[in-house]
Amino acid sequence: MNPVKQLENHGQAVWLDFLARGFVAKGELKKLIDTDGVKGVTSNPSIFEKAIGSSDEYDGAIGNALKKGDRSVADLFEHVAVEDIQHAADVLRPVYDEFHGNDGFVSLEVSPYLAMDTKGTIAEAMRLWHDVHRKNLMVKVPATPEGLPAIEHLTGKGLSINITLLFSQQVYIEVAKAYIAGLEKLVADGGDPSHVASVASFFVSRIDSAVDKQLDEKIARANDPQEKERLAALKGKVAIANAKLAYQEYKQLFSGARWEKLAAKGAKPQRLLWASTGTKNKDYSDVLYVEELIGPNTVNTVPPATLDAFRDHGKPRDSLEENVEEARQILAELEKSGVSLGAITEELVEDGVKLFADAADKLYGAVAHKRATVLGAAIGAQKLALGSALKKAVEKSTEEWRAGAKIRRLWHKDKTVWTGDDENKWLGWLDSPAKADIADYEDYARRVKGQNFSDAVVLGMGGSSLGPEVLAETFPKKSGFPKLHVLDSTDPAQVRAMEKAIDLKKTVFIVSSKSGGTTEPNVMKDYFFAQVSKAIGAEKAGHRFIAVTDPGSSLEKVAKKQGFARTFHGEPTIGGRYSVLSPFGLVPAATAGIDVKSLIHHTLAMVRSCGADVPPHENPGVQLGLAMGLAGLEGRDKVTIFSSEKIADFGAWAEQLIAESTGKEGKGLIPIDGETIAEVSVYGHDRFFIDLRTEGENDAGHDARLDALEKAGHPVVRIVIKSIEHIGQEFYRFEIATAVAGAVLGINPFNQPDVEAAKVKTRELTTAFEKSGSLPAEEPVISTGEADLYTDEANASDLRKAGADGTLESWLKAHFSRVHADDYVALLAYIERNADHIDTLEGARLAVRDQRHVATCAEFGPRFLHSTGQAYKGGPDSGVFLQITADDAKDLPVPGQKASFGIIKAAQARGDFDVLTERGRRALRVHLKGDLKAGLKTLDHAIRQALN
Ligand SMILES: O=P(O)(O)OC[C@H]1O[C@](O)(CO)[C@@H](O)[C@@H]1O
Ligand SMILES: O=C[C@H](O)[C@H](O)COP(=O)(O)O
Repeated sequence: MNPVKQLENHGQAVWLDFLARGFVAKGELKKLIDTDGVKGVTSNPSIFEKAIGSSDEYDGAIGNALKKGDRSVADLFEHVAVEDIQHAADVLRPVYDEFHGNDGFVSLEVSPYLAMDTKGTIAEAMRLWHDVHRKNLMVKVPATPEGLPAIEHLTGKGLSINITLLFSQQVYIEVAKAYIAGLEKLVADGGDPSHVASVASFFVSRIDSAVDKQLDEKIARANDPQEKERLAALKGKVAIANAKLAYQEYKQLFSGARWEKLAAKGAKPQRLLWASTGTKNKDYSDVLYVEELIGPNTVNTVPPATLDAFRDHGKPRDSLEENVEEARQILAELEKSGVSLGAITEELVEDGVKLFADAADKLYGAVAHKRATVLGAAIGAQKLALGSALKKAVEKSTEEWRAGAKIRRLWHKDKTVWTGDDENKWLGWLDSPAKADIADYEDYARRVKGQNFSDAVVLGMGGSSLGPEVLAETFPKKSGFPKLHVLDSTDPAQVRAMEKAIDLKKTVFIVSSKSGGTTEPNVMKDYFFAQVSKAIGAEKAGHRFIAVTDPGSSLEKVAKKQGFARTFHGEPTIGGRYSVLSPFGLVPAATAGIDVKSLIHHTLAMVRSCGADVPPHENPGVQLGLAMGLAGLEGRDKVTIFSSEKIADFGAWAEQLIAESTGKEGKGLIPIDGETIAEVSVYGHDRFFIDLRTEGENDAGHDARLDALEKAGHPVVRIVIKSIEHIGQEFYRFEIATAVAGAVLGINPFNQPDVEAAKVKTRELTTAFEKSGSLPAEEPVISTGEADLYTDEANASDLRKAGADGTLESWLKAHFSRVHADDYVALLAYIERNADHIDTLEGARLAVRDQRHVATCAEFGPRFLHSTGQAYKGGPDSGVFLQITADDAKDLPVPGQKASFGIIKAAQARGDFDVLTERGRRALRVHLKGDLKAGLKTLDHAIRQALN
């Protein structure tokens, strides 16, 4: 008779430690049931990894699952795993019936990531039980300290549990007691224990591997040949001895009054199941862990090779209760030799969790890859060309992130991923897209449409304006909806220009401020509220205003008082620059008729791609973040963004995210947005390039330059978005990447400590103005016909030493002479941000770049204060700043206060400048006098001269 089948006669059930889709589908499991009397199947993360991860057998199933809609990687895995388990369970169902629920089980393990999480294990086990929906399912739960209460709880709920990763007799006793306690609870709750089965998977071969290793080390060190022999005699014996003694415990545990009471109600003893019974050491018999552990009421789950071997040459006998005394002696001898089985078994549990987690990482990585392949262009493609050194650093860090479970910890809001400060309180953006109330946005959009608005203006700064600006610039105007504008300035000319561009009587204003306390949106609101009141009557003005603000803010109160049409609440655990996929971006989107449902739908694909369940090597957000962060550490800290025409404004949003998040404590990344691409020769070795475009936006000249940069050894990331409708994916990818880069740089990416300093200075100045009617006097270092120049003593003295004298040009020349390799030059202009001025600034910055071969920034104040301003003051001391202010041709009063827009802007510029100089930054301010157009021309000319 087939030796495997004979095990039945010894009271032992053989289960198969293997599962794969084709194996079940082709009838091979059925064949083993028929020929070998196989009575069950066990799976684990390694088994699924081999089945799914290392073959294309599941590609079709994954493709089919995705046809019904995108899913997370964990969901996708679970979906195919559940199908496999169901198929196997159905094949084994006749066995289950024949043996009255004592056999015929298929085991599915809860995620190894939850091994230290009781609640998570319980929730997942319940879900799997529900999803598989088969009586002959056993859910595998590890015998960790956190697993034990889950075992009791789940048994109490009537689930059949297979306890895995069990190595020690002591823990086994606890496991058996947890099962018994669980059954008692079930009975107390009126449940029927006869439907519950359980096995305690006692691992065998892994113990020998670990013990033998320590014995070998001792043998090598021992001098006495007898000692060597004594130690050698223990090799390959300990695992079996340990298991035999566990069986003796089993007999005790499942007898006696307490147990009999349950047995009388139909409860089944929890059988010991010998697991890990494939021989690992080639010197040992390939059927060792079957032959030596045969006894009644036990199970042995064997891998296919062991099953084949036993069928071929196994010799069944009642071995389990042979030489029990000898087993005790073996363990005593082992202790005497100084090898602690207790310590080894403890370590094996930890290693076991880690091994299964490693397998799950590989498995999830493979599923993530298959998902990305099926979805194709529906997820923005990302290609990293990093050069060999950075590539290696990223690979190393990727492995550290994987082994340290950092992406899962990030998603679980573990602040120790960063500095352990308060990062956990600022991660609401992770799930803000998933939480978006689409129905409400759609309802709101319908209402907006009904009102025949011509324009919608967002009044906000930084995180409250830049996201909406990207949407306004990227999406064409939707018919029936107002045209979306963004105003983020205190420049009187710019405020006026906005007023001119809209039809006041037909405009809806969105006042956006998380804190509600930011100066600019408040004064902009005061101004436009007064203008609208004039235009349509004070009592109706409120109807034209909407507030987006965090709950309880001062803005919310004002909105209520002034009768705003609606207040949308932001989420207080989201900082401004991470808020675009929350009401701060979505309300303006809905107002402009942008399809929020589709925007979020596409975004969620990226959320899934960057999920906790997508290991770092397949996770696009993590990969980009690691590359950015590590490049920064290597001195490539100028993140240079090229955005194609259709998404040209994306960089303005990314700038704030990157600069305000990372630029602090003297560290950080300096985003460079808006520089056109140039020849390799103009770039230093401090660049990290990101090229972003939508599909089909190809430009041969641009691409040739980009390729040349890559060839020259610059890191280049290429991102191709399917269409503008997919822009949300990039917001999300960059948010994850920035959070990851922040972790690499060792800073808190969610605070902005240095922005506050400039606000304090500005407040001091405006308070002084309110009191005295003028800003405190200031003394220029020189005054020419066209401009006054200002700076602090230290800068002035340095500049004079460098040749600054009586002309604007000489000061500029001296200032630029302080620019060295790897520095950046930032032009910070507190003037109207219009096409002409943008052109002038761009021209000047490119001249600086091309002459000095340094990175350049061209920014408008006060908007950059709420964006890159943080990094300029708090980031690395590599910036050389040229602040540009000018006389306002025509100021504009702010209703209800003394300080006009012009005064506020001037105070902001001075506050900003004071902080820069206080921090010892290289800064010079040019104040243009008289006509701005002429002044800018003069300045532009002087800059070019100074560079020569
Ligand atoms: O939405 P709020 O609170 O008005 O803040 C606007 C912007 O100001 C900052 O706090 C910087 O001052 C940014 O982080 C933020 O996006
Ligand atoms: O339930 C089965 C166990 O997961 C399996 O037997 C472990 O075996 P291994 O030690 O060969 O990985």
